[in-house]
Amino acid sequence: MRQRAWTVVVPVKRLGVAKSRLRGALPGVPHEELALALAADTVAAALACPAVADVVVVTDDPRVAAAAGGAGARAVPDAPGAGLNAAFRHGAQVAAANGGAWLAGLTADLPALRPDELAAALCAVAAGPPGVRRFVADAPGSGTVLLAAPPGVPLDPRFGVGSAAAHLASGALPLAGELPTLRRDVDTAADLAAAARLGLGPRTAAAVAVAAAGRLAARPA
Ligand SMILES: Nc1nc2c(ncn2[C@@H]2O[C@H](COP(=O)(O)OP(=O)(O)OP(=O)(O)O)[C@@H](O)[C@H]2O)c(=O)[nH]1
Ligand SMILES: C=C(OP(=O)(O)O)C(=O)O
Repeated sequence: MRQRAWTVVVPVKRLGVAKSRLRGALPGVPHEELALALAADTVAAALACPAVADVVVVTDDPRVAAAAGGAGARAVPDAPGAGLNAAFRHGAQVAAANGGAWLAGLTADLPALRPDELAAALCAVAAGPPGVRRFVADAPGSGTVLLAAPPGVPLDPRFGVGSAAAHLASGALPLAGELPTLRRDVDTAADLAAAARLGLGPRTAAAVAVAAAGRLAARPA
């Protein structure tokens, strides 16, 4: 296996409809800015991961596509427009067409993700049982943040509510290990606070700082 062998597929919804459970979490910060910051920090961590050769961002949002392309990822349209798993499958097809054999799907809501932790997870998959899909469950344990497939094995994504059980039932094996910044997906304001305790990427940290400055300025003297 080459050192930078993995292609990581990251689907991102249009910002206006993305991360709806987070709406209003940062007063004074437009919701789309927060959703963009989460995705940009996730993509930046994937690009900085020493095990990753390519990042494919599947999105119909022009701001996400521009940010991803500017950072060094390949942005492709959200084809066929049939939801998250279809977006993962499309990204996997694009990756395969570009020679990517080791494929991973990553959710775009991991603003604390550290590149070395992603590398540890991907290297553990490569060193583990051959020919098997592996997944990393989110911090609560019911969702999935990463699904990885070795060469010749279809990604076969089953993301959505209860996806950890769905991935397990489909034959994928869970990856053990602490991996706190990888498992920390952000769906709610409480998740964002938990991610902040781990250390946020620069775009999300800046958004949090804007909200904090606004709160301070609004306090009576
Ligand atoms: N390209 C694409 N990405 C999607 C789609 N649905 C979800 N995603 C992305 O998949 C990731 C995980 O999905 P969720 O955590 O459910 O995010 P979400 O749907 O934006 O959030 P909620 O509105 O709060 O459910 C997020 O980063 C989304 O942007 C889709 O139909 N197309
Ligand atoms: C899409 C998923 O994310 P969430 O649970 O964050 O909606 C998932 O866990 O498969």
